[in-house]
Amino acid sequence: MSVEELRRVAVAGSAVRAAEAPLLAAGRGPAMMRDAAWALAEHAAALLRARGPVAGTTVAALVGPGNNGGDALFALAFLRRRGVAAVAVPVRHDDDGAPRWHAEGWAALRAAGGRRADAVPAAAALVIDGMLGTGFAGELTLPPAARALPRDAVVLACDVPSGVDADTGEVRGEALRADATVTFGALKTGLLVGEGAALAGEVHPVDIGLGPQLPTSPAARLRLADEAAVRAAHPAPAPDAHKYTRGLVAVAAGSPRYPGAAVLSCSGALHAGAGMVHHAGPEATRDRVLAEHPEALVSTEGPAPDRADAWVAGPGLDTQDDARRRWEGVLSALAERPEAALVADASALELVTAAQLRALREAGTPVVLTPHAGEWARLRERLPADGADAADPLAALRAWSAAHGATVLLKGPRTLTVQPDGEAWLVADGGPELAMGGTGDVLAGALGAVLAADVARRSRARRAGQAPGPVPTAALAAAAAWLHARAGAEQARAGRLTTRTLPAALGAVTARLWRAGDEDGRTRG
Ligand SMILES: NC(=O)C1=CN([C@@H]2O[C@H](COP(=O)(O)OP(=O)(O)OC[C@H]3O[C@@H](n4cnc5c(N)ncnc54)[C@H](OP(=O)(O)O)[C@@H]3O)[C@@H](O)[C@H]2O)[C@@H](O)CC1
Ligand SMILES: Nc1ncnc2c1ncn2[C@@H]1O[C@H](COP(=O)(O)OP(=O)(O)O)[C@@H](O)[C@H]1O
Repeated sequence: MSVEELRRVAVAGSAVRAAEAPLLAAGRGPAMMRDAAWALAEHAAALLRARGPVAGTTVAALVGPGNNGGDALFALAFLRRRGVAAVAVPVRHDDDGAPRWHAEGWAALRAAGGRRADAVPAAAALVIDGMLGTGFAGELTLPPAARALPRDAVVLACDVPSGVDADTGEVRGEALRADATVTFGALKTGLLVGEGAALAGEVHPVDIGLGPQLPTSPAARLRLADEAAVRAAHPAPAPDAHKYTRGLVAVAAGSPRYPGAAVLSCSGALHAGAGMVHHAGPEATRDRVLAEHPEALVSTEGPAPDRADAWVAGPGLDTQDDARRRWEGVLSALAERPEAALVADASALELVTAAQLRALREAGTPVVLTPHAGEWARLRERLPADGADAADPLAALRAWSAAHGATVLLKGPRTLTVQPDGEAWLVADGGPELAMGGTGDVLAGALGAVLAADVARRSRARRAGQAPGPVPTAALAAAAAWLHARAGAEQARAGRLTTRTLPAALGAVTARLWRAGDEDGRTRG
């Protein structure tokens, strides 16, 4: 894994331990610990510097019995040499009361002029949590010293906040919340998902030379969406593009009861760059869509079945009324053009059956289901899969996606996308400004646009006798979620807070993505 990848790819804590094993056997352990401790000390110093001079401050570390504590002790020794008063607080003791901790680490700290205490001094400006790292097993009960930290002290976790499972993000028992975490070898999944994500603060990965040893299979990695990845998944239109080569999105959304969903989904698709949008729905919603988007096509059944590159089905359908008929209409259209993609959102998540998903998989139709947490729980109950009830959110998504052959985009403060072969992406750019009714409808439309552009690009390449470069569906879904998340931030910055204005912000973010790509001279789709 390159140093750049280190920032964009996470693996399980257990995978990092496995990667370390051959290096430890080769005697590289002390050198790796020194590198880890040096980086930890540097980050601690940077956090202190942000508040004032480093020399003269007090830094304490809560020190556990393993190598995590060893890292913390060596880091304190480095800080001591920068004029910091360094205090080690052991949290485990032998029967005779002697601290159980890394002997060489303590010797290094003592030699540097550090001291030991039973509690974190009130003067400590920063506390390093070196109690437990990837060796955490069972449950944690926080020791008394971890319960009595100075109110204003910054907490910096060494590798992983103690109590957090570095594989899954699960907290077993208690955990210590960190303001920042310096993590070694690779980003760990448990710092990015589940409770771990909320407890780790800002996460800084540090290279300690494990790159070649880390797993490369997509199913063992979690990729973080960033601008470059999004541009690769959703490139600017080619100079000779026409409306159909940019992708036609058909939208089966909205009903007389929920007409706004049709408008928001169509807006999401248009602002994320669709060449054409065709709204398939009743007159009441058609009129609203046309009022907002005169460029949209409208009809009851949607475009001719061979025209749509992606279908967006579900937002605002009225399950009391004709939702099932419209859903089945979408599936019939897809049966005639199986290479078109399907976004199943909202009501479609309540209607879709295992047999339908199987048929779509056999036909080769890319399918993305877009549940929020509540819909995800219901989906798993209605369409079970072995392993899909795991506490580990990523493992549950992988198990379900593999069993049902569909990509899942799980919405929330952090959005995960997972496809059947286990490839998984995380979008961590969203903020609570998106927690408003209707923002999911905009996302469904945007996802339709990104998938349609990819389908259209691949059809075109095939017609030209070229092999279309495959973009994983999970990467396409993450691209849409990233644009949507950035749009939320953009409009919050602009002081606009309603869902109605979100599509325009999405358009601005998409345009900027493509313009920056042009300036780099790197993109042409
Ligand atoms: N390997 C390397 O070269 C490098 C590793 N690095 C660093 O090492 C860290 C991993 O170190 P590690 O393997 O020593 O495990 P670690 O997390 O310190 O704790 C293990 C000890 O804690 C205890 N314990 C466990 N569960 C507990 C519980 N629930 N409640 C209470 N106690 C519990 C248990 O002790 P026991 O109870 O068995 O006596 C166990 O022995 C890693 O995160 C990184 O920081 C870096 O320096 C880079 C180089
Ligand atoms: N706290 C949050 N931080 C970031 N994004 C959020 C947060 N809460 C919700 N979102 C995002 O807002 C959108 C809400 O979608 P959804 O629940 O389907 O709403 P609706 O059905 O009303 O359209 C999703 O994209 C989700 O990821």
